[in-house]
Amino acid sequence: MYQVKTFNAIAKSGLETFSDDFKINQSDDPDAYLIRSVNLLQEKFPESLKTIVRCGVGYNNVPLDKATEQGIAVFNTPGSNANAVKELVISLMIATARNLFAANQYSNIHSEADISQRTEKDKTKFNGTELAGKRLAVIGLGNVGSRVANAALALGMKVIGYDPFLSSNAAWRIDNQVKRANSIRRAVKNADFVTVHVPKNQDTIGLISTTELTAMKDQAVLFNYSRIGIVDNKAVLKAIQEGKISHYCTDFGEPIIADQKNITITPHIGGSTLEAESNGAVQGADTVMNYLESGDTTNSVNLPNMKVPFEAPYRVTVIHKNVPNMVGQIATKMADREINIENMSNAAKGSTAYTVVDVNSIDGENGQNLIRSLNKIPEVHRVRIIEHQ
Ligand SMILES: NC(=O)c1ccc[n+]([C@@H]2O[C@H](COP(=O)([O-])OP(=O)(O)OC[C@H]3O[C@@H](n4cnc5c(N)ncnc54)[C@H](O)[C@@H]3O)[C@@H](O)[C@H]2O)c1
Ligand SMILES: O=C(O)[C@H](O)COP(=O)(O)O
Repeated sequence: MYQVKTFNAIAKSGLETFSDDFKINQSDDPDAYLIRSVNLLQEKFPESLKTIVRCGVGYNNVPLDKATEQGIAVFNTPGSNANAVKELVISLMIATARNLFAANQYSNIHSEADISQRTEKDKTKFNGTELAGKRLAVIGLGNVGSRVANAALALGMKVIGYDPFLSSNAAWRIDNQVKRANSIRRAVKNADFVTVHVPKNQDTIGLISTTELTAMKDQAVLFNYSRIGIVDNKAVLKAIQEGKISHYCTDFGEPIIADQKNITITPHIGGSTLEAESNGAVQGADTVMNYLESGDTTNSVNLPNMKVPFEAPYRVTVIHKNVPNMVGQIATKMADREINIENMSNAAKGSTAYTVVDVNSIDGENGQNLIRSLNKIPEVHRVRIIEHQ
């Protein structure tokens, strides 16, 4: 029986996905954490913990190096909430183009019983523009960015994208009418709307700051539905106050931008739809089960992604440093115990590697001895023996 500890609100459909071999509880010795945005950066992980699965996309709340060092596989659920973010960003583009926030405020502050005369006189103050024919720059063309780009094209916009690390899967999704820029500055130049959809990491903090804001078209509208810090809010506030940017919409509030004219803040609800939360939870539950029951690392963000058909009665998995002679040492330790290897696979991601060995037989005591002996190799982070279900 595997123990799964949940953090945040995980959709019921996901919790119901688990088979009877998984128990959802608040155990002190969980095999898995199923999380959303909970901040685990200072968390002390229990020794029992083998995997952390983030239902959703951004995993900047998980200390990847610490997890890897402790042999914990970390996963996310790519694409599970991309449509939800796309729809919110498109709705905000329309809302800003049509001055909906100011128009709503105006219409709500009059106490007259019949305000029709006044509104007919004043309504020109809220004249808007249409998205069709306008130019949108999309920074980051992954699951969210590609969908925003395609939807904007369908609304008649001209779209230019920037993503130097575009995966082939994402590239297939992008309409060929989306133009490619080779720098952020080129992408944002002449754009009426700029939206950012990149992960938060050392390279993307401050990705949009004074230089990029200066390069933007006067009166451009900017969206940050990625993470706090990717857009430099201090620089944006200045650009808003100087009239350079006409509106800024973000999912991540902080005091410096609170209660400011032409800044709209939503409370991190980009992925908060019934559909997206259910997608993430179901995908997350499947990921926990697959990893614990087969060692499958598809969608891991700290281990190489490996999906090896499990065709033998037992599987030994080893998470280790990516250094020479690890496969040799693992094979030797198995041979020392007369364990015959049926199939062996190895792959690396940066400084970490993963080795999967399928064997026909490994009795309990021999297995425990093997685990102890492999754990003595200093570069080994975690060894598991999984019995085929
Ligand atoms: N507001 C929300 O509720 C919400 C919901 C989903 C995702 N997000 C955030 O949005 C981010 C993007 O989500 P996604 O599903 O599209 O992720 P994704 O991994 O599918 O796509 C991210 C894209 O960014 C690109 N990229 C990375 N660094 C870049 C850089 N320096 N310049 C340009 N492009 C760069 C990558 O190549 C990739 O194509 C997530 O990491 C998460 O932080 C927020
Ligand atoms: O990165 C994500 O998937 C989003 O920011 C959603 O976060 P949430 O699961 O906390 O709503």
